[in-house]
Amino acid sequence: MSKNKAKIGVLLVNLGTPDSTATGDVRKYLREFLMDGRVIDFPFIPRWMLVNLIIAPFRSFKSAAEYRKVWEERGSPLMFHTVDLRDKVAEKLDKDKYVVEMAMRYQSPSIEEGLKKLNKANVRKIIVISLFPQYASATNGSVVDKVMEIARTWQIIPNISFVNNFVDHPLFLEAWAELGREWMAKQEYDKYLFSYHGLPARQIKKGSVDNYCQLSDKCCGNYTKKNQFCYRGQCFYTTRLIAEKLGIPMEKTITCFQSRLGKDTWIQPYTEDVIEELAKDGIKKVLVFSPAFVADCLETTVEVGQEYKEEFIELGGEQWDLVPSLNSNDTWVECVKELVEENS
Ligand SMILES: C=CC1=C(C)c2cc3[nH]c(cc4nc(cc5[nH]c(cc1n2)c(C)c5CCC(=O)O)C(CCC(=O)O)=C4C)c(C)c3C=C
Ligand SMILES: [Fe+2]
Ligand SMILES: [Fe+2]
Repeated sequence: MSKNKAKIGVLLVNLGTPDSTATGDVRKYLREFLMDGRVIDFPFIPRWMLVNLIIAPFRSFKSAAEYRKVWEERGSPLMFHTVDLRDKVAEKLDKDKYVVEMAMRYQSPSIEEGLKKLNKANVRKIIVISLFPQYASATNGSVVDKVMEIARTWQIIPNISFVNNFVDHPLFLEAWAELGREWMAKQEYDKYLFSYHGLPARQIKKGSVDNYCQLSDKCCGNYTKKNQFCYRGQCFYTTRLIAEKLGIPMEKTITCFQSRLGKDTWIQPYTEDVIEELAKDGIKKVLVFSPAFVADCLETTVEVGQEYKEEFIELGGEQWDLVPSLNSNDTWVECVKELVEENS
């Protein structure tokens, strides 16, 4: 590689988190996040009313209290794990060839700041990796949208490439399998639950080519070229691939969806309902994976690791173990390095 050739810029983008656990900061974060038309996909006026008159004013107190439960000395786990990931990936890549930055889709550091840094480094190409393994319009789609909104104001737009999803990247799967094996070496579980972030069902239907997706096991249960971008299909596929790596029979796995917001129908089965059914069926020991997230955050640590656990134990379950997220696990770092090199 010639040292005279301009470098390639890499932008790792995660969701975003409040600047602090103060209610005002949480409200500001929720407003920016939920006013994104790809997250709450309503027309502007009803979305503005829902977010600014209902969700942000009321939810910010509850959310701030939840954020206090995960906040550490280094701040929000989602933030510091993403910083650690960026540092480790930068360390692994050839420094003469790459410059690596991280950004958050909402709040800070913003995508605009990240892109500015890459521009200042005079990069010849930008590779954007949204740190969401399964494609959703609300996440990966929104990152593409934001990057293009900024880039279209530039005089010179370098080559920009986006990683759409990485559900079947062998190192992504291996990283989860490594973490799962640590728990499975200690004991046997009755069931293996894969709990993914939920989405309003209509968002899946909107993205379905020729109305293929009926949100049934028949379509989402088979990942084919017809539903290649179906979030629900990609989640079932992720479960299958991780289970295969770990030698878990499919009948011992359950794929479900958490974090429903509001009264609309979201993709199912809902994790809360599955927990009730497991308890009713006398299931005692459950190992839980949350592979829609690559860093521990509110959704994994509090929602799955604490709230769902309490619910399961209250209903008669005995053990509910949450596999920690990929964070800055070495195999995951290697996966991101490969994603960069494959797209260079
Ligand atoms: C309509 C609302 C929401 C959609 C759609 C949605 C999709 C979605 N989100 C993630 C990843 C994360 N979400 C996180 C927090 C979070 N998500 C929503 C709402 C929607 N998400 C809210 C209101 C919140 C804030 C917390 C709360 O008040 O409950 C996080 C955690 C951030 C952190 O700082 O810890 C992540 C990560 C995905 C992958 C996704 C679609 C597939
Ligand atoms: Fe979310
Ligand atoms: Fe489907």
